[in-house]
Amino acid sequence: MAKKKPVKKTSKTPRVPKFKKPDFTLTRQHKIVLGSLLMLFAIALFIAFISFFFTWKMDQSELGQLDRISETQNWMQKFGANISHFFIYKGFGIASIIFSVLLFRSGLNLFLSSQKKLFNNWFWGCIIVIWVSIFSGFFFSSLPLLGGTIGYEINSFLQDYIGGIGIGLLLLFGAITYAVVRLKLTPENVTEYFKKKSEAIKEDFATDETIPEPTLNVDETTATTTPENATIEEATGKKTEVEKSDFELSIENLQPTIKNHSDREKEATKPQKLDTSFEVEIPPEEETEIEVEKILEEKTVTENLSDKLVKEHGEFDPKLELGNFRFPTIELLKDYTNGSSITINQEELEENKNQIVTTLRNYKIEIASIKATVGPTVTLYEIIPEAGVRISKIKNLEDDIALSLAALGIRIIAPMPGKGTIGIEVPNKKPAIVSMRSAIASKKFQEAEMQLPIAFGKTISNETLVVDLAKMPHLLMAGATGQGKSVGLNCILTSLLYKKHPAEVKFVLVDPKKVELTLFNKIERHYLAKLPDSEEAIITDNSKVINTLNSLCIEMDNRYDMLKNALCRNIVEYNAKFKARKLNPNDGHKFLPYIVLVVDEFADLIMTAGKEVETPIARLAQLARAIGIHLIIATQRPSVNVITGMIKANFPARVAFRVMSKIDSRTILDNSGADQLIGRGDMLYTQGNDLIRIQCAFVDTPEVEKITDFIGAQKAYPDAHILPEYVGEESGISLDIDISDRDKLFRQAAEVIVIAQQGSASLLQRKLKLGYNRAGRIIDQLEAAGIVGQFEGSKARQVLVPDILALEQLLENEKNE
Ligand SMILES: Nc1ncnc2c1ncn2[C@@H]1O[C@H](COP(=O)(O)OP(=O)(O)OP(=O)(O)O)[C@@H](O)[C@H]1O
Repeated sequence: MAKKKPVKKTSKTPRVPKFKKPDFTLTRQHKIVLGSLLMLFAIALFIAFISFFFTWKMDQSELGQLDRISETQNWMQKFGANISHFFIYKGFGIASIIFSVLLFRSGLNLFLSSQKKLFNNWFWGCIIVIWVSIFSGFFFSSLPLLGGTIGYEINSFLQDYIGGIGIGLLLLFGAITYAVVRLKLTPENVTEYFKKKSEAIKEDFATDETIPEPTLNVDETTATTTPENATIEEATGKKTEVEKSDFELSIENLQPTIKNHSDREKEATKPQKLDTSFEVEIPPEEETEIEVEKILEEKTVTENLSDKLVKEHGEFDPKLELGNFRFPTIELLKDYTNGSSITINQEELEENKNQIVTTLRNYKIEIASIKATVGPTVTLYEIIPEAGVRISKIKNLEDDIALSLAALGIRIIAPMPGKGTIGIEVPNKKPAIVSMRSAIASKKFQEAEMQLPIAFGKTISNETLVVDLAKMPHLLMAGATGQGKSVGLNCILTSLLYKKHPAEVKFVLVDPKKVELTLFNKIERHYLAKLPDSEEAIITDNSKVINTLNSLCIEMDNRYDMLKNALCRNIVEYNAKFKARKLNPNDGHKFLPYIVLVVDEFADLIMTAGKEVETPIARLAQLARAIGIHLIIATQRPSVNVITGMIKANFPARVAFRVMSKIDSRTILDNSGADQLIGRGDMLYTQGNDLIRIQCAFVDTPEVEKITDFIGAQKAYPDAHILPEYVGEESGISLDIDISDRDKLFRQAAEVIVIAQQGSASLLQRKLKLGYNRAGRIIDQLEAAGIVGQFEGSKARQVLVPDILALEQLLENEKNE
């Protein structure tokens, strides 16, 4: 019994599939049968189509008649005549043959069980059918059979709407699309292909010459496979064992089917190089396409990433955020000259000349020639004395000439640098105001290719003096009260507002007088920079200046780090690199605006804060030039305890308005002269060498107000430019914070700091998402708890607890105490 059971089972099992639901997946046999059917049907169609072109006229009367009596001439008889009529006559004309090809291809696919998807072939095949049909209908309209009814109809439809030229262009467009999308042809890879071809031919010639007996045995090559040998052979030209990669072998195996026997002889005489030229020529067509694509890909990979980014997105534009920002218009400025700028008073000129000549003659100084240049406030008389007159003699007559001309502010420049004359500056009786409008409108300013151009005013020869603050690189301004300092500062700021976009320059304004610069509050979110926790951008409180200056020092250090990482020497190089997208913002790089620090009443500041201010100012003055921080310091009292040696050494560019004494003039200019100015914007400017007398451009408060209103009304950044945080030293002192007063996040913050081993408020801000003030408070509490060390300027505080375990112990001990 036990033996019989398995026998029964085995006899039953073969039957089970018969009763199960049919399996629709095609077996290999099914595929062969179906594939052959399709191929044969395609051949039948092909034959029918071809014969249709010869027999269609004769068969026309027989169409649709399926009885056996009627006779048809088509090689495929009634079937052929009818189906051809349907496809060719009523359909697409000669293009219908393509259907038979597609059908054959599909059959072959099935027959060979190929995994290839033929959707693309059918899709593009249909497109070609339509294109050929229209093409034939258009160009062979006398042979309607070529285009078929569809070709004819589409053509006549298009003729009505776009005409013959339109159809021609449409067909051309179709052909281009096919070539580009389907055949992946681009002008580049076509030229590449021809280049390759010509190179291969050249190399053939070369190798033909070097190899006397090229005997390449195809059979031998198939035996081994190490690609290196093949390249050695190429390089040396010697005949060695030629070993090839799989890919090359597969190509070679294909050769006989394509080239066949006739080419054998030729083949044998050609060196192995020739095979590579076949890589492009030999089908299958899709493989050729892929190869072309690969070449393109390689190119893009080798391309510089920054170049690619610039190509895709263009250069980085720092102004983009305020892309619609409009610079203030010139109309906002007033024209004080009322049309007539400088009036030359001939009488006055003559009178002054005579006075100078007679005064000098009284001292037995004869003049060979005299020439006058009329400036806005002073006229320059240039004299050439007779030979043998000592220059110092004339220089000593300054007061005498002033007396005889009965005029204030006579200055003698002996000799005039680079001119070979002696200059005597005599104030005009009616000084002309140099309006800011004329300075801004001047060609010199408008076309100035400078980083921070400033139109100061007009020189004695009526030229607008435009200087670059970035080149100065810092400016010291002095002048007694009421002589034009504040106007001078406004003139500088206005110049920058007219030339620089808010993204390019930021001002840090210190105004202890509280009234001079308040107007600039309106442009806080455009142009001003401030400390993170401060309410007002313009600093009026002297104690806050120290924080700001230290913060600028931190900014300076940060910027130097950024420059170092970017391998740049200065801000211009850095920004250019950043714009060219060569610096990654994820590495902390950003576009750096210039920062201009303006301090009005510096003396006041030194009096109240002393060394605390002097040290960061000197540091900034010494180091900040390369990283785009520039200082402008103005003072009423140019005494030596205000303008110390350290400050003077770092401020080569100086402006002196009228001062009260020669000593003051020497303090500010290292030269006398400022005491002889006439005030009201009359100034001397030096950038380390010559003194230039300038009439400062005049810009009145209402004008500044109009400009700031104009800018202030425009879209701004969300906030003023934020400077790095600086926690003053005083915040670290006398910290005896009660444990119960601690922040809720104290413990969490302590853990963050201990894990990171970095005691900085900004770390807490980032990790715990805190505001600046709260993070600063927690840092103070951590210091009081002995977790972090004391404040160390720009550096992060030292963490005094080595790990979490020690922290827990410390906090536990605290509780127990
Ligand atoms: N460039 C100028 N052209 C014509 N007039 C000027 C010029 N600069 C200043 N003034 C005149 O001098 C006056 C005082 O100028 P300003 O307020 O700039 O002096 P200051 O040196 O800043 O004085 P203080 O130090 O007391 O503030 C102005 O109101 C103006 O009338």
